[in-house]
Amino acid sequence: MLFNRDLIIIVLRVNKGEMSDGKRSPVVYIQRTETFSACHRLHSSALDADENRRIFGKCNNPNGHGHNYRLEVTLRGPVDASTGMVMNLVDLKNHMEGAVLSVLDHKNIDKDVPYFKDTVSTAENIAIFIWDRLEELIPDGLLYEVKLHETDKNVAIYRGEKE
Ligand SMILES: Nc1nc2c(c(=O)[nH]1)N=C([C@H](O)[C@H](O)COP(=O)(O)OP(=O)(O)OP(=O)(O)O)CN2
Ligand SMILES: [Zn+2]
Repeated sequence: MLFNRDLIIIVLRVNKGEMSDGKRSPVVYIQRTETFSACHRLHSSALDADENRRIFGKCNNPNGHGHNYRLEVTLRGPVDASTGMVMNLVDLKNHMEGAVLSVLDHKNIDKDVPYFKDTVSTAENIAIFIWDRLEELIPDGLLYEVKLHETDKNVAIYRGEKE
């Protein structure tokens, strides 16, 4: 016996990813890249001075240091049959500028961004910060990946996963 709740779930499953003629929509990944410059210091208020020096080494230097960060944001979703888009990349650009670049570019991350007052400004934590801000603005679960290059050699990738 089917209850109303079961029927709703079945309808959602049939319709998701389906075009009006019953064919399934192709799923495409789209990406926008931006760069920003910022300085920071790796320091944890949960650790004492010796532990901070031992763990973070030269990156714990009180004078801080800077990076030219490269940010790649990827969306994943069905291509709308009428617009030909997963989402307008101009909208993604505006979201990245408004929610990320205006907050981080040419800033001292630890001092200028309240989120990092007690959160270590590693590439991992900056990627999570960026994800959380963009997720509020990007509709329908389209946000797929935030990839933050701290240097040419060091990269953090976040897909919103938790464990
Ligand atoms: N897991 C993480 N480890 C480190 C991070 C980080 O964000 N996550 N960050 C740093 C520092 O910020 C530092 O800027 C990078 O250190 P390093 O790789 O030593 O950078 P260099 O440019 O000096 O690297 P070279 O290979 O010597 O050119 C450290 N760890
Ligand atoms: Zn650094």
